This record gives sequence, structure tokens and C-alpha cells, in this order.
Amino acid sequence: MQAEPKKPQSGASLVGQEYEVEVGPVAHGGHCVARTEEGRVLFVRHTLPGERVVARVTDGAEDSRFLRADAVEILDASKDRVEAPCPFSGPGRCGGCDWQHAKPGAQRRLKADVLREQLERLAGLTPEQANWDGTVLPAEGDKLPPGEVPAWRTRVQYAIDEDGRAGLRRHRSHEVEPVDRCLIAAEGVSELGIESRDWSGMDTVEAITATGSQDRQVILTPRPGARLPLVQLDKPVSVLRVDEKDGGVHRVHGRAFVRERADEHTWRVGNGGFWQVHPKAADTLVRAAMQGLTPRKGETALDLYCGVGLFAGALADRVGEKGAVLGIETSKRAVEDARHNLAEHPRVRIEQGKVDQVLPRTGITEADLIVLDPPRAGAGKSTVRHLTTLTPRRIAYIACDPAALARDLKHFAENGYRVRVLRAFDLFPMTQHFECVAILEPADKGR
Ligand SMILES: C[S@@+](CC[C@H](N)C(=O)[O-])C[C@H]1O[C@@H](n2cnc3c(N)ncnc32)[C@H](O)[C@@H]1O
Repeated sequence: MQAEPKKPQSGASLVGQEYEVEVGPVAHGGHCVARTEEGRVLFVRHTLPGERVVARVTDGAEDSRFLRADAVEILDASKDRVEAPCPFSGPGRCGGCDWQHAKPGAQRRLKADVLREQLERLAGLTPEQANWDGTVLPAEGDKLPPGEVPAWRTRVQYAIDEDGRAGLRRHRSHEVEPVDRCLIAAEGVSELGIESRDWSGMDTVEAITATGSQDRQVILTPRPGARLPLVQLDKPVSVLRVDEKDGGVHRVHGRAFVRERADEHTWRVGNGGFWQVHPKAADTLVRAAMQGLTPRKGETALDLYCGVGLFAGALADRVGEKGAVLGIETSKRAVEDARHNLAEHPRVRIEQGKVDQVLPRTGITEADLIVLDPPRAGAGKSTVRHLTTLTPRRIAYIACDPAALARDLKHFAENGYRVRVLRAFDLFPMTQHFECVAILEPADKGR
């Protein structure tokens, strides 16, 4: 987890200060809101709504708008609290998970509360207006007996400490929490035995295990001037390295890609490029998007931020030979993969570049269907406006950040598009993250 740059503070630091507080609602970011007796706002991790805790400040000063804190003592526990299954979680420890201490059902309710709050505050939408049933659904197979944790993370970026031990970053820190096992890592990652090796000289080691093939990959980022180690793991892997100077990814041995399986196709994903992390995510999202869009033979469709072409392929299968699909993606390598993955579809075109630059250049004035799956920041006002000028029959917006989704839904509403149905999926158990699929249609439809 990357630490955010800290704002300069002029007041006296309050780090280490402790407050006894009543914990209020959950907030976006994996924490809950509390207020001190003097009215200071605290964002408190490792707690749950309704608890009474001792919160110790981890970030902030006298003049900060709010303080960040960890619950270091639980005085009155929520009925949703469990003992964290992971021994590396807790105040000051691994920053990878946010809700280890919450029952799985409670984690999904917390995520639903976050989505509800973001929709209301940023889009002015109630769940009813967003046609959302108010739930965050577990991924298929993730409902496990108490105490068991879904091992879903098919990609894990280990940070390496000064002694060459693999671990995970502490919350909002570059410090490394050495771990001997990450509970949410997929079996194909855990089997590699990365945590028991010496990675001296490396900054990070990313492990990838593909879904639906035996492909496994390790991507090494060496520290400046360090030599690459000879990688010998418990299972065969291909090895890539990140170039110290240009940040490019280069093959060391084995294949430069892994083969993922989704929507009954095989997808080549090269150089550690984007692919959904939960093994059920690609199928879950494609299903939700296609159910909502109901593509028809002969329609034209756009797949924006298309990665290696997952939704473009799903659309191409459904609009058939008389239809046409255009994908837009900024990563050169992902575009090469998308063109390779979709080579059998003569009516699919993939353009490389940023959506807001490429889309106006295409000269496209109409599209029946649009899928957009932007990065965390969302699509933004001008891209949303442009999309609505293409007068699509339906739009599927795939969102990994509820705030960005809510902001963009507001832009869509301002440009005449309403939410036909919204669904949310817990594709990142134990963490604060989740994924949404919003299906939009013209607001005047059927009125
Ligand atoms: C959340 S991923 C979605 C990828 C794909 N839809 C999938 O599910 O596999 C977002 C993708 O957008 C790409 N991207 C980021 N900013 C972009 C931009 N401004 N224009 C086009 N693509 C962009 C990233 O490289 C990444 O592949």
C-alpha cells in the first residue's frame, strides 16, 4: 500500500495522544468516525461503529482538520467484532486488510453503508433512486464457516525489508511488516513460499497466480544497483524484472505473460498488466454488465479503459459479426494483449491512448452500448459528458471506488442518464474495497 504524501502541519503534533471515544459510523477509507470531547474529528481504524475505544493518534496536529487514529484498546466491543484471524493485523501492523476484526457479513454491511453514504452525499441519490437493493454481495464460494478466510488475492506485492525479508507495508507507511503467510493470498501465491526466501537487494517482489491455468509469475523490483537473485521457488514461475531507470518491465526467464480464464475465453496478460485480482471477479463483473446491457446482434459498443479486452470480448461475442466494438486503453502492452486476445473478432478495434484524447479523435458520434471501467479516479465530467452525446441505449459503469462512481453518476444525471440498476460485489474480502456495476439508460426512457 502506497503512503499518501503528508500535508505540512504547522501546529504541534498530536501523534501518540490518546482519546477515549464513542465510535460513530463507518467512513470511506477503512475507518470509522469519532469525535473527541473537544469536538475534534478522528478517523479511527481497527474499530467498528458503536464501540467505545481508546484511540491513539497516528497522524495529525493541533491545527489539522481531522486526526487519524488506531483503536488500541476496546472498552465496549461491537457484536460484529471477531478476533482478527490474521496474526499480522492490528494497530501499526500490516496495512493490507482493514476489516480483519469484523464478521464477514458485517464487513459487507460496512461496505454497503459506505456506498449508501457516498451516493447520497456526492450524487444526491438514495438507494431507491439508484435502483440498488442496499446489499454488497459476496463472491461465489466466499461464504465460509466462521474463522475461515477466503484466499482470494491472486496478486500480492510483497515489500522487502533491509534484511531481505518479505512482508507487507504498514498502513500509510513505507515500513515493512514481515509476514510468514498472508491469509488472503490465493493458494497459488502461498505455494510459492516467497515469505521464506531471502530477497536481499530487492525493493518489492510481486507474485501472480493465474486463474484457469497453471501460470505463475514473479516480478522483481531491485533496489538501485542491486543484482537480481537466482529465483528458486517451490513451484515453477516465470520471472520478470522492473527496470530501475525507466520503470519498464522486462522478461528474465519464462513467459512474459500469464494466461487467465474468464467468460469462457483465455486472456493473455503481459508484464504484470491489469487483471481483476479475485478469481471470480472477471466472470462476476462480465455477467453483471452483460445482464444489464442486454447486447443485441448488430449493435455497436465501446469498451473504455479496456485493459486486455475483457469486456470488449464479451461484447463482441454478443453483438456478433454485424456488430462492432471499439476498445480504448492507455497501456501499450495491454493494447498488444487485447489485440492478440481478440484477434478472432474482425469487428473489434483497439486504440491505444487516453480515453479523453482518443475518443474525440475517432470521430464516433453514436454507440448503442458503452462499458467503462476507469481507474480509481473515475472518468470525470468531460468524458462523461462526451459519452452521453453518443446517445447510448445503455451504459455499464464498472467502479472500484464508490466516491468516483458517485461523482460520475452525478455527471451522468446532469447529462440526462439515470441509474437503471446498481449492484455491488465484495471482491476484496477483509479489505475496505469492493466493486460496483451501475447500468445507466437515458432518463427520459419509458416516461
Ligand atoms: C480498472 S482497469 C480495467 C481493465 C479491464 N476493463 C479489465 O477488467 O480487465 C483500468 C484500465 O484503464 C487503463 N487506463 C488508466 N487510465 C486510462 C485512460 N486515461 N485512458 C485509457 N485507459 C486508461 C489502465 O491501464 C487499466 O488497464
